[in-house]
Amino acid sequence: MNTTKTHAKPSTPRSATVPDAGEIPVWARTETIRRIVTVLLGIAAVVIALFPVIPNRSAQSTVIIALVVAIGAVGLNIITGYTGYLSIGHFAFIGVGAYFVAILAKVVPGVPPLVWVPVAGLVTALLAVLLGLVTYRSRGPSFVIISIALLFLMRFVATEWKAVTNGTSGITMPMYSWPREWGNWPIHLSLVVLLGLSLALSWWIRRTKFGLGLIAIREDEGKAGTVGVNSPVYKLLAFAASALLVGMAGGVYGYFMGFVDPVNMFSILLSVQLVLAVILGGRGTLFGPVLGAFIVVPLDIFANNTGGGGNTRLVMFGLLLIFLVVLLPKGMLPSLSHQLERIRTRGTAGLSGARLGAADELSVRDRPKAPDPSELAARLKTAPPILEVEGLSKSFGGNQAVNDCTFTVPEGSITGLIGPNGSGKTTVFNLISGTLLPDAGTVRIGGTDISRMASWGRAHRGLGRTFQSTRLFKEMSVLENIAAPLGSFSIPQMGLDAVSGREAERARELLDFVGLSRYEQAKAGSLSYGQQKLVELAQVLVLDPKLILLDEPAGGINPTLIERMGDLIRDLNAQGKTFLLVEHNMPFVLGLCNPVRVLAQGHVIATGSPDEIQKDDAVIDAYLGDDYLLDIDNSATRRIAVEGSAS
Ligand SMILES: Nc1ncnc2c1ncn2[C@@H]1O[C@H](COP(=O)(O)OP(=O)(O)OP(=O)(O)O)[C@@H](O)[C@H]1O
Repeated sequence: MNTTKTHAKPSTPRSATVPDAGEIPVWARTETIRRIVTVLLGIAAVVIALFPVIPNRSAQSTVIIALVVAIGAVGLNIITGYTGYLSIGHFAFIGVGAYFVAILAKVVPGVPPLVWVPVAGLVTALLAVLLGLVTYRSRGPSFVIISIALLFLMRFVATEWKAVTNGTSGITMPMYSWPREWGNWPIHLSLVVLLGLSLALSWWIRRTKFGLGLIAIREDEGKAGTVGVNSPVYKLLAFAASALLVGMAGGVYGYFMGFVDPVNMFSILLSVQLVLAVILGGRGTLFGPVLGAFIVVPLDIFANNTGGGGNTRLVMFGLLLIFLVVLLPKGMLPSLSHQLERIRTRGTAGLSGARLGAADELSVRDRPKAPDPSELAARLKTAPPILEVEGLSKSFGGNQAVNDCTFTVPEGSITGLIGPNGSGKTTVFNLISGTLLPDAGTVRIGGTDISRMASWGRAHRGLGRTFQSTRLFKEMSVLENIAAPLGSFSIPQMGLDAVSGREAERARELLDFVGLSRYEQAKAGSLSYGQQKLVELAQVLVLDPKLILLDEPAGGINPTLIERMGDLIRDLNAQGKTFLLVEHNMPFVLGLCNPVRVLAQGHVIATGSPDEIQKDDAVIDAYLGDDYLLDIDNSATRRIAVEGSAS
């Protein structure tokens, strides 16, 4: 498909002016902030790494526990911040790592316990994969409950499997295997290294296709499937990655504590600290969880030592949670960056005020010549079907939404699917794209039965779709949205850069094609509804699908954009794309589609060219109504009158 340079580059709209660099205070400029952050990070890294030079043992312990919680929070951030699954019982992985090292230290005496730390990480990651398999279908609150259940299950196993864990009496770790004067240095440095590795892993994930897939799952898991993201595998690997270094930190933590027992190693309060650290610092950010950990842990220890112990901690956690929900719902780092953004863009018009461009700017250059209608009709008559829907049925409880629905979409056509509200059009789309599975019937693409295939498998086979209400990944940039779809699945592919090389180039071409190049770095959620519809079209096109399902492409957008959407669809069709289109805007459908299928009560009641459909009694009766005939007659009469007066 050739989408390169088919559009004139739109000029910058008057209202979307970018502020002059001179108007932004020096301290708020991106380069200054970048420098300040680098210096602060450098200082923090040196202070944390060299902290044991301070002889105060209690301060050393606080930093060690903060490091453990920071590693736990960075791990938790992968599954909660990036993937959107809130794992409240994540401290269970610290406990498992600690127990694993303690048991091996007991079984294999003479080997320094820190040697077992990497193995503890691998075992914990394996456990996380098992948890991921168990929770395959759970989302939202049910996943939260399962994650808490894991913590209590682990505590139960540690208590009851006495032969291995010593029950409630716990396991005493051997003494430190290094000279006394080294103090906590080896523990401290091991944790610093593990925190560095955790941050490196988290950074790497965020900049790869793997990370972009996880964010897509967080934003809209159903939609992620339709753009080819194999969410079960992505989630399993995210679980494993989120537990690997946490388990290792647990091994070091257990050795530092000198004693592992079910209550302390599977503590719900410590688990809550991990969650608080992530939320306080900023979900989905790289350094937020570390910042959060270094605030929450000293506060917790302070409350424990100076206040009334457990109760004071509970009150403090409760108050902190309320403070976060009310004042900093996005956490410290995102709120800070939001404030800076406001300062940088003060006095400028937002995207909502930006005009898309005048009609002449939007016109398509070198537009492929539209085929002659009679030639097209003849071609479509002999075209093989790219999509075959046969006997498709789906009910929701007693509501038969789709009932023995059968139709085909000829290759190379723009086929319309119309019908009254609630006639089952969107449900048919969901059944074709795999968002829903049918009760009966088959869906074939290019002759292959895909009725039971997962939605990402269908996307890999060349099926793309848009949604009635746009479903972009709103927290991603526009460019990331277009680069997020995946045309295939492989493990090495997950490690590729999220947006780079040929793919980024192609995403930019498509943005240019829909005329929204200037918004490539804007968050998708900040675009207008109509602009989001165009971005969603570009997102579908990036996989170069054979068949594109468009659900109400003209719904809720202004007349200029409707015209533009029609032009884009015609251009793409002329370049070989096949469309199946649901739409209520009759002039739009009848001017664009041929053939048209009409659905009523989940069943196809008529099929034919736009002319045939408009005259079909069943269609007039079930959908168009007698008023529609009147409208046609009136417009025909008006046309005759106008033509008559002109002649
Ligand atoms: N997830 C669901 N659960 C229960 N009922 C549903 C579900 N999805 C659709 N329905 C029902 O199925 C029927 C068909 O709905 P559908 O959205 O497919 O119709 P439609 O033709 O796309 O309507 P519209 O033109 O208004 O978008 C409706 O009665 C609707 O209430």
